[in-house]
Amino acid sequence: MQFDVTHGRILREHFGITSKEGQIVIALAGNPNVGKSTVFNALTGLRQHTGNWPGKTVDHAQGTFSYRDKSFLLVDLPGTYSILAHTVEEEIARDFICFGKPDVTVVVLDATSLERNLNLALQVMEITSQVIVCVNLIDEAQKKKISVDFTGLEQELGVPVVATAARQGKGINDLREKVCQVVQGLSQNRPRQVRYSQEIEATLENLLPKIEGLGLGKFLNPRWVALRFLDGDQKLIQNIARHLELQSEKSMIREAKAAQ
Ligand SMILES: Nc1nc2c(ncn2[C@@H]2O[C@H](COP(=O)(O)OP(=O)(O)OP(=O)(O)O)[C@@H](O)[C@H]2O)c(=O)[nH]1
Ligand SMILES: [Mg+2]
Repeated sequence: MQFDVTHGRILREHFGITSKEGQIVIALAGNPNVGKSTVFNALTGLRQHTGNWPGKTVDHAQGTFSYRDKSFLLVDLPGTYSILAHTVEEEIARDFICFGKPDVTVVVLDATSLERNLNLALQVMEITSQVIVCVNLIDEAQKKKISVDFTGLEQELGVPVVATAARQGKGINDLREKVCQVVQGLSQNRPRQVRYSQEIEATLENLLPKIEGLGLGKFLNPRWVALRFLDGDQKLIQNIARHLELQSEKSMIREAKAAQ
């Protein structure tokens, strides 16, 4: 993402995150206890800052690292089983992925309970295509004689999959490489989209042109917004309105600059 005043402002005012010009923003999502903070520490070392999300009593950590002459800002999201915003943690994680506009979202999964963990990955993949799946705890899986078909998983999901044992630092460099590939557009991400019942899909088909007409598609996936409208997700509708205001302010800044 290109750094601009408004993006920096959204990160700072809405998420308490201070970014520098040119920094690539990575969000780390995952179920509780899958090793997100361990992956975070392995990537950033001690270059991190902790606190709370603005106005919330939920832990917040941001850290930086450099790789291949690029500067990265890593944001550790709260551990959640879903991002349907039923809890404050889920709302924080979802809003950051939607409105904080990270360049990449890394979803950390527990290799010993992939099926349950994949639910969150599929939800994130409905919002953005800029996703990397990090299958962590592969050492634990090996101990339990669980083998994971990483190539098959990558093909099925349509996004890069990296195997890590973060506590031992295994696979962390591979993760850095994949992040670089995704931000440089070198990865052909085609995230698999969940198909719902015929009834829901038919309603979505009717709703989609209306949502596309709102012009939200520029910064949110219309299919995902349509699904949330079907859920009657009032909070998201409020948040979209709030962020749309900032977006229109952003185009005003652009127009003012162009007129100079
Ligand atoms: N064996 C093994 N243990 C790991 C690995 N990664 C993390 N752990 C351990 O798993 C536990 C949980 O790790 P955290 O990094 O705190 O997990 P988290 O996802 O940040 O947890 P929450 O923030 O509470 O959701 C810790 O005891 C870690 O040392 C790994 O790859 N292998
Ligand atoms: Mg953690």
